Amino acid sequence: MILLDRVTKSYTKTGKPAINRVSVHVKAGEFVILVGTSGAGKSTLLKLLTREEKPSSGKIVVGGIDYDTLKDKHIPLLRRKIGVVFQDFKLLPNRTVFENVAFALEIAGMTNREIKSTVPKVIELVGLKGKEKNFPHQLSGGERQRVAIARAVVRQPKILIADEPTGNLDPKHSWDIVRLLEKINKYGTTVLLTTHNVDIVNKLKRRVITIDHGKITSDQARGTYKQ
Ligand SMILES: Nc1ncnc2c1ncn2[C@@H]1O[C@H](COP(=O)(O)OP(=O)(O)OP(=O)(O)O)[C@@H](O)[C@H]1O
Repeated sequence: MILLDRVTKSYTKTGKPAINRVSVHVKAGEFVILVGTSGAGKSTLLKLLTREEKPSSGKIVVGGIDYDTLKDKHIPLLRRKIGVVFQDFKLLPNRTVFENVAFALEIAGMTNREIKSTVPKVIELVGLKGKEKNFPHQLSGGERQRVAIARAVVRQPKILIADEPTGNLDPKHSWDIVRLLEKINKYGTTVLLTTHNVDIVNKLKRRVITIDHGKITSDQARGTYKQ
């Protein structure tokens, strides 16, 4: 599903690369946690996958798409395969829960009819039934992150990237979000999670990839994390 072969990303010509000859393979349906100290290169790695950044060298293939031959006009097609959620939710403040989720479908050119049948199902999946008409400021942090997740998965991506999704949440809401990611993974979506939360990493017992100074320093099935 995700293949990186000796990928290097340097933001500057002289400085150390943010990602340095990283090779990794993630199979379809895996749940992978990326850990590493601040500045280790996790976000850069994720940005290479979403094509926000281009590698300086090396090969990237995601869902059968080889980035070497990927034309700019096909990037929307790639982004359809990858849903993304962030620490700060990035919701539209003047739109309701329903509208925030629907927006992802509107820009994809779906009809109103399709939107009306699809959005409620996803809102139910993330546990927000009854909150459709709330605006983001009328929700808790955990609920806002659920909206962001609903929006990320409404087009049924093959991969869900969650970049520090619990960074702004208390432990209870953090675990609710992690359980929701596990549920989405169970339905078949490959999940890539970055987190600094030791408790979450150590209790989940999933594959853990550690990045340090742009390199993978460990890759363990049922891994653990010490900060
Ligand atoms: N747009 C950019 N231009 C120049 N340097 C950058 C840019 N983005 C990141 N870097 C540098 O690349 C390195 C890796 O940063 P990155 O954001 O990938 O780390 P991270 O592991 O995600 O950190 P955090 O846990 O704090 O989010 C850092 O040294 C950072 O300063």
